[in-house]
Amino acid sequence: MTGTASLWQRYQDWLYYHEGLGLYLDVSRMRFDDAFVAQMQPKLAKAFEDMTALESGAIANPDEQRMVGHYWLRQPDLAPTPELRDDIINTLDRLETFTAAIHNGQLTANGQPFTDVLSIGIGGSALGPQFVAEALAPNQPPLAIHFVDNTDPDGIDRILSKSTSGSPLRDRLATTLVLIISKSGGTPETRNGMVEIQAEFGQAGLPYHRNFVAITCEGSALDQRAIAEGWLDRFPMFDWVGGRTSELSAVGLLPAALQGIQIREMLLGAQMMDQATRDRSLKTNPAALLALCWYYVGRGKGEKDMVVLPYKDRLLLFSRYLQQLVMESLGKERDLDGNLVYQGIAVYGNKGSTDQHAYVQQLREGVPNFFATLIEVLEDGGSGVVVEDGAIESGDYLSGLLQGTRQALYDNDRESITITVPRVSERIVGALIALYERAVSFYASLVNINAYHQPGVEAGKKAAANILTLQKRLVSVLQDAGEPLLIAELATQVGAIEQVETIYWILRHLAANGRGPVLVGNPGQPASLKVSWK
Ligand SMILES: O=P(O)(O)OC[C@H]1O[C@](O)(CO)[C@@H](O)[C@@H]1O
Repeated sequence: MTGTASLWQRYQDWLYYHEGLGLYLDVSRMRFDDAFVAQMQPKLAKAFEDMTALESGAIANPDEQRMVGHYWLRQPDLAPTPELRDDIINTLDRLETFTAAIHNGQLTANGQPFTDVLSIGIGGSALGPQFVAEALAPNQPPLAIHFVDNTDPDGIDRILSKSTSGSPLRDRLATTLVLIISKSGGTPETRNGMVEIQAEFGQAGLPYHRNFVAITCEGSALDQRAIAEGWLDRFPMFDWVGGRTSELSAVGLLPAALQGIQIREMLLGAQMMDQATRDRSLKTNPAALLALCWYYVGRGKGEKDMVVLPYKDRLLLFSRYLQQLVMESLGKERDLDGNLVYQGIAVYGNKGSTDQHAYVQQLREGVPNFFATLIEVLEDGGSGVVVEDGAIESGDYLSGLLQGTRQALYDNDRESITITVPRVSERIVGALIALYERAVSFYASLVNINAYHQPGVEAGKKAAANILTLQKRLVSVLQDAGEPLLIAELATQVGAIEQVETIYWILRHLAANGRGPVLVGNPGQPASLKVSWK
């Protein structure tokens, strides 16, 4: 067979097609061979076993002694107890009733219909809702959505000040429904966003309680606050759903429903994909195929980065969403037996063909440290304008550029996976989320790690908390100092000379914002600077 003929054959031999979803997965441009597939059989068999145990309620997150139940969200009858099943069903019903009451004007903001949603959350409490809004929000949604996903005061101010719907959001606060989303209910960035927005309501002379809704674990600090202050409503985040797999819980479904997105269709798409990815045969299980490809290409050690390139603007945020799902799940220092393994797969990408004019040059010719995942959407949308030669449309270019990149990469020994979907619909988005959730679960099993905890994130959080405690202490010492001090002298007085550099960074930041400290001297030689209180 010629090279072309054998590739065409390989394409067909390995092509996965999901009939109900119209979704194709092509792994033919990954160069694994039959020997590799045979060698992986025991690991794959274990991954299938692990998945069955996980779905039936085993403690799949041993560190936190938690069940991992995001698969039950779209098929509640699989939940291990009737109580959990009822929690899922009741939450979904309540969420739909709440949304309908907002949409039909039964629930109003002081007599006026709600116009906007402001969603405050970070990480898994933001990335899914943002991805889904970008992919699926109708052009004229019943409520327009905005996101605060950081503790950046300038960022928050821009969201409030930018003109949307003819006026800044700040002028529509009275009719803005504010969702505070935090599984733990204690994430500082989210708390700060909430306090900033409460302050905005205060400045506008508006009570906020009847505009605020909490989505959090029952009993969290946020939940208690919502109860004590009589917020408009509260929806539960379940202990057994991780932040990065929470898009199909109230975290993602409430914001989506408020925008008029068909959430039952998203759930159905996920359920259909879950069903397909329970199949125990590699060739007919798209998540197992993905996980196997990731293992093959990175030699089970994440040696190659995953570049995600959807050729469709609506899917722009998919790679960002996957970044957390994959990297927070798989980026682990130790395996389940305690061995040092430094696992992970780096994920990046935006969209094609746009990225072809940015970094595809390096992909094609530079360091071969990646594999690409191309996503093709068959239906073009738009209005079918002919742009060239009486027959070529913009969508033909998009398709041609995807194929061209796939081919050019392969010709230069760069591997790729291609997912093809008919359109970007609720069902397909649900299915894509479920596909990657399961692929991550399988891969974690193949490399023997806990995909459901994130111990590494805690170190940065603790260090930040220490810095803010130090800031409070040093401000009080500086206020009482009475004379300009060298930074080292101030650090000594605070009793933290070993943290002199941290103290300098805090002072520089406070000085830049006119918050009290004044630094005099040569900024290029920090040790010579004298600091006083203004
Ligand atoms: O929903 P929460 O508890 O505010 O957490 C937000 C995010 O923070 C993390 O815990 C990481 O710090 C993520 O896993 C999570 O999605």
